[in-house]
Amino acid sequence: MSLIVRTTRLSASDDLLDHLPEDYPLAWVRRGEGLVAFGRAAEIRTAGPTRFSDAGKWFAELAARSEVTDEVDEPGTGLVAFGAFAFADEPGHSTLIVPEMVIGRRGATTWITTVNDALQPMPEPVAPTPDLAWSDGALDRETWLETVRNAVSRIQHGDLDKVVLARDLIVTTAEPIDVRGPLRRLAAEYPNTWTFHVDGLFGATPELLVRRERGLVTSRVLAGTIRRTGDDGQDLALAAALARSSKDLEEHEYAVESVASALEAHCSSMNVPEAPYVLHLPNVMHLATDVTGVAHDSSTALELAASLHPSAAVGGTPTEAALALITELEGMDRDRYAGPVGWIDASGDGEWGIALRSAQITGNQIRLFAGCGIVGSSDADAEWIESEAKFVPVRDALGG
Ligand SMILES: C=C(O[C@H]1C=CC=C(C(=O)O)[C@@H]1O)C(=O)O
Repeated sequence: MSLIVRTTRLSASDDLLDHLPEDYPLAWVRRGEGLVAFGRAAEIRTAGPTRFSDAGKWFAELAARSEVTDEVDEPGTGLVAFGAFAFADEPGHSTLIVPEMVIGRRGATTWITTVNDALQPMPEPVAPTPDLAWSDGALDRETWLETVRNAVSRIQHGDLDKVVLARDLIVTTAEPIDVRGPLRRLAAEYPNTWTFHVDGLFGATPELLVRRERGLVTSRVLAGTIRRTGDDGQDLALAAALARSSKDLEEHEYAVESVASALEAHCSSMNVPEAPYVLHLPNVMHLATDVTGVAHDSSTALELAASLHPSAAVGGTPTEAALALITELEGMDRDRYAGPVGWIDASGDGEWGIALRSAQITGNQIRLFAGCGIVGSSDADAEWIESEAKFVPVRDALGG
């Protein structure tokens, strides 16, 4: 298959999300910039340990065969694919999709990319959210608390240093949901995050696994969390407590170390700040570190994402022991939760977030996910409260 791809400037300043039709919408937006897209001109589904490399090879071969006219020449113009990758090697399916049309914005520049001269459909009005029925996911509260206590004792016993344990919630809807409503609410309420939708996986992630932009590589590492109260004075005191909390600083250090050591193989001139800052979101605050570097090889954004995944923000330390414990204890399939989600262009630039504060829509069912980093000094009840706070963005966006 070969594609005819054209990117031209567009004079538009409206909300990117307003362009999305109900069928096959794709999105990666933050503060009014980013990419929205729809349709499937080409797609590959991959699985297993080679899911990233198989998808990357397919995209590179497609790019080599395609005829591209690009009058904008920015990261995200020309041939672009959106992707969502399974957390684990097994089970789970990953996807990389070349849309029929992409509308993008970066600063004051807006563009449109068409594939095989696709025409833009008129976006229909967003359907109201149907009635929702909520239920427990794989583990109920008591079982999950027991699981966290079990993990803490394994860490104290010296089996590993850190593990991230997640839980899910199930929503059943009377009819399939129009994801554009939740996407608009997430983008409006969580401007510090990347609002995304790829193949039923949607959310607003505050964590950027990797961005590659003309050789500059950036990663926003998050780990260590405190719930916000809504009272500014109290939240400020909590932010100060978070910045001093040895439990959270330990959790954070493992995550930064995992990202910095994976990027070191591909980058020079790396900057890894010595101390984290506190990232404020409407529902929680996180310890955050922005790691940057200059790529000294030709690794694409997707290859960098593959080498960083799973960081200790979603797996643990050491990685293999943490993944084995997740499989043993969590009792559920993470599917694409906590996997890389984002986009790539034909020059290798792209942005991949970690699919957190997210949910997967499958027909009339929606599965929400939230996880917490566990170290030797973690308290199970506090982790439960933290996981509840992490459900808030998607729960509110669904109107639950
Ligand atoms: C695993 C999640 O969050 C990660 C990212 C930020 C803070 C985290 C924490 O404090 O546990 C987690 O490592 C999630 O939101 O599901």
